[in-house]
Amino acid sequence: MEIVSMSGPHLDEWQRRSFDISSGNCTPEQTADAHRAHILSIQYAWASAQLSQPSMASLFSTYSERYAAVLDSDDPSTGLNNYADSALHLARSQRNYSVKWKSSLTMENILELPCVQKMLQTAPGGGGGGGASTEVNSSASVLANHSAEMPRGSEGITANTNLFPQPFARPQSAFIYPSSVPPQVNSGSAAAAQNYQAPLASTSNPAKRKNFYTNNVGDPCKGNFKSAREQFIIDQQKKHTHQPQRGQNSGITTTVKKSLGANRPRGASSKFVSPMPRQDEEENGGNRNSTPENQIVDERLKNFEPKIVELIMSEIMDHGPPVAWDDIAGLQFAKTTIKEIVVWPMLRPDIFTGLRGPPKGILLFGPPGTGKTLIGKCIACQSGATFFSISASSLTSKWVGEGEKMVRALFAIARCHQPAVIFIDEIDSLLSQRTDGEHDSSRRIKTEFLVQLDGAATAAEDRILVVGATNRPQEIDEAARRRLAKRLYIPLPEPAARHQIVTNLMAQEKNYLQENELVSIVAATEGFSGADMTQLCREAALGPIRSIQLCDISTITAEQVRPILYSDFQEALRTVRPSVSMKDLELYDEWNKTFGCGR
Ligand SMILES: Nc1ncnc2c1ncn2[C@@H]1O[C@H](COP(=O)(O)OP(=O)(O)OP(=O)(O)O)[C@@H](O)[C@H]1O
Ligand SMILES: [Mg+2]
Repeated sequence: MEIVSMSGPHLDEWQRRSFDISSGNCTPEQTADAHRAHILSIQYAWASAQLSQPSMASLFSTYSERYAAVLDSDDPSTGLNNYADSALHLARSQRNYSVKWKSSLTMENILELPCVQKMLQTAPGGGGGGGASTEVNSSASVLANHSAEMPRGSEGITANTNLFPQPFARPQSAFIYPSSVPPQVNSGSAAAAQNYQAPLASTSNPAKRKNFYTNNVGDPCKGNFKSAREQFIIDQQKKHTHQPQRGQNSGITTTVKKSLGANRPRGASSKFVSPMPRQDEEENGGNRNSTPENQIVDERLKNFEPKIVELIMSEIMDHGPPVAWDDIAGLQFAKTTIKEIVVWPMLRPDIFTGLRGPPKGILLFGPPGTGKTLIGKCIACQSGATFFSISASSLTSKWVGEGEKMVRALFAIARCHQPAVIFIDEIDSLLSQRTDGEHDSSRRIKTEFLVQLDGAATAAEDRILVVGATNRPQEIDEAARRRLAKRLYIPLPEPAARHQIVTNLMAQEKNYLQENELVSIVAATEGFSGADMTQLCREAALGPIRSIQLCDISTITAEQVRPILYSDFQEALRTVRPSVSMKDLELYDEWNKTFGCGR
């Protein structure tokens, strides 16, 4: 290299830059800058005739190479990696500000690329299978990324689909499965199915998108996308195909539960179900399941508000746990009488006619906790009649002002569902003595009830029995008392009944009670009601638990709990007292002697 003449400052600068570069402390940017400065210096020296042509050529080539090496190196510690950077810009579909750079890929030659050709050949048009969907998707991405013709400002892969309206007709038809041959994406590959549709679904063409959804989504024959819930329902249906579907006529009567729509099928094609009853449903008493058969067609009910009819039908009818006659201890006379009045006439209405006809009303009266309500439940189970259980308070307080309408509707509905039993617990609150200070509405309810009970609104052949229960018989209006013709005293249980109550309850528990101990318990419980006896047994049953150490209570097994002993009853008898006083008993006896129908 021949340096013709180089001024001192230039030489100093050249040396400083060379020293900096070789020191190893420069960043790639500083190294590139130094090389570029060298190149400029060389050009300057040649232009000012300080360098000969061969020297300039030699130096220029040396420093250009070094400069290019820094620019193109993809090692971040030594190079600027600008080539890779541009390439990554493309790969990421970000803006590329290089106006000069042009891809060799064009619309025409892209389809000729070997990779595209290979992809087209292996595309599921020739039978792909489950994995193909992912491949297609990734291929579509490759194509999108190869669309290097992307104009400046185009923002991402999704916009690319619009760039290929016509040229893409062929690949697209290869990507999309014919509607008659849906891809095998069902078995647990909902995500794959979603991926498969993604290029189309994400098209920015609204018409195309609408078309796509209209033709495919929600149609199991055409559409492949299924939400997780829809897929679950399909799986469940497959699993239970041997079971009759709900609503299918299987020949077996099934109970149809009312629902607010929670169990209805949902999805794009299922109908919206409002939780509010519609106008026509309201007219049917709000019953969605009502069919012409189970609609109330009785002429006698057409004057009643459907709301009240529905309330009586759904709320008042009792569906309690079954109670058998044997579950009621003692009370033989009451049980026999009730069977005579309620059960037999229901079974043989032809015999119980005329003078033998059953009374229209029964009153069960007696101290609290003696089994009056229990008898009502037993009638409900054993009589075979339609059983309406209504508490007087529900008539008087729940529907203030509508009480008498309720009473009328109650009897009208009972008439439509004969034989029927209307059980009114705590009837004293409904039919108490009429006083001057009482509220108008309760007076009207009472009057309506007496009218209905009297039979003025009831035909002689109607088989409707009213059973009232009260522990305050003295408060019942005398007109009502007359109408409740059979007044049965339900007394405190006798020794035999108390024995039976304890035996029945202890039969369900582990116990070591001897017969003589049972007799002692019965003797010690004189004056106890049936409810008191039940309470005594509950208290005694807690004895074994109380004897367990506190630290053992969390670990002890049910088998390790000791049996109930006589001592537990002795302990329980210290705390459980009879709930009926002797004075009250005298009043009941007195009233029974005066108005009761017992012997
Ligand atoms: N004769 C009986 N046989 C068996 N259990 C009885 C008997 N009498 C009462 N019991 C028990 O006492 C509980 C309360 O009885 P029930 O509710 O029938 O009393 P009631 O006469 O209706 O009292 P109230 O007048 O206070 O309403 C019953 O659930 C039952 O466990
Ligand atoms: Mg009761």
